[in-house]
Amino acid sequence: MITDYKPAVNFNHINYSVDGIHILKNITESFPEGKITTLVGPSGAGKTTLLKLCNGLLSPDSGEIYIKGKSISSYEPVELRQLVGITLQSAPMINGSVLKNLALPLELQGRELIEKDAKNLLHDVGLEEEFLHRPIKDLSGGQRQKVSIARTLVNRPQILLLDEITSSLDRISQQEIEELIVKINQKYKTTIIWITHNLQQAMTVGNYTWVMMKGEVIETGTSDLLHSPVNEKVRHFLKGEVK
Ligand SMILES: Nc1ncnc2c1ncn2[C@@H]1O[C@H](COP(=O)(O)OP(=O)(O)OP(=O)(O)O)[C@@H](O)[C@H]1O
Repeated sequence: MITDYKPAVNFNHINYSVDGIHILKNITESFPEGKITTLVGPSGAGKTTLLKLCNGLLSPDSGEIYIKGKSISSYEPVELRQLVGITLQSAPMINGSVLKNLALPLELQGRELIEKDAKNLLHDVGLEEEFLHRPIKDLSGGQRQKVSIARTLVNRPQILLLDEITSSLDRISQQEIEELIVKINQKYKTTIIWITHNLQQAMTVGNYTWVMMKGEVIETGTSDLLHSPVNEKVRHFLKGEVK
């Protein structure tokens, strides 16, 4: 169990099921504040489900989730969405310019994105200001993913959830995204929770890691555990014997 740090997200005996299938089983763990924690594990382990519980997209059947010490159910939906941002592998974009896409989260809240702030967001993700007025359809996969991250940053979330954000990108774009997430974590002290199938990436970018299998958190600790896990099932998984 990770206990050295103040928790940003705390799960207390969380269970979640769909149609009688027990997907998350009695999860009691914390994501440390201001750190990068990666979630690794075989396909179907429950990683995405766990992430969706952190921003209220799903609710547990039983147990309690605390975000920054407060029960998740005590947050207003808008407040929670601002506090906890999520970026997906292929986030949907609307037709039109980068600016139009960046402005979307605020427009949905009846607010406006001023151009100076939009330029700052582009700067945070390593894109030149000139990208602001480019049509989204003309962007490369890596550039599009950077815009998607910038759009999540519009609300300046204190907790950022990332689901497989580099899996469809080439090596260079993948590395750029890794660097920019680490930079965001350091600059804004954002808590990052990052699902990845890339174990090398988990070791490089993460301070901590959770290994999940069949709805359970099997082993947690600093990312070094991926070099020398204690649990035998985790050793099999890391050797590629469990997909
Ligand atoms: N709405 C749903 N209805 C039925 N089954 C679901 C639903 N959502 C998730 N599951 C099942 O729950 C299990 C966990 O899914 P989840 O997507 O959380 O796993 P994951 O670890 O993120 O997998 P992957 O690495 O492949 O994305 C899977 O067996 C999945 O089929």
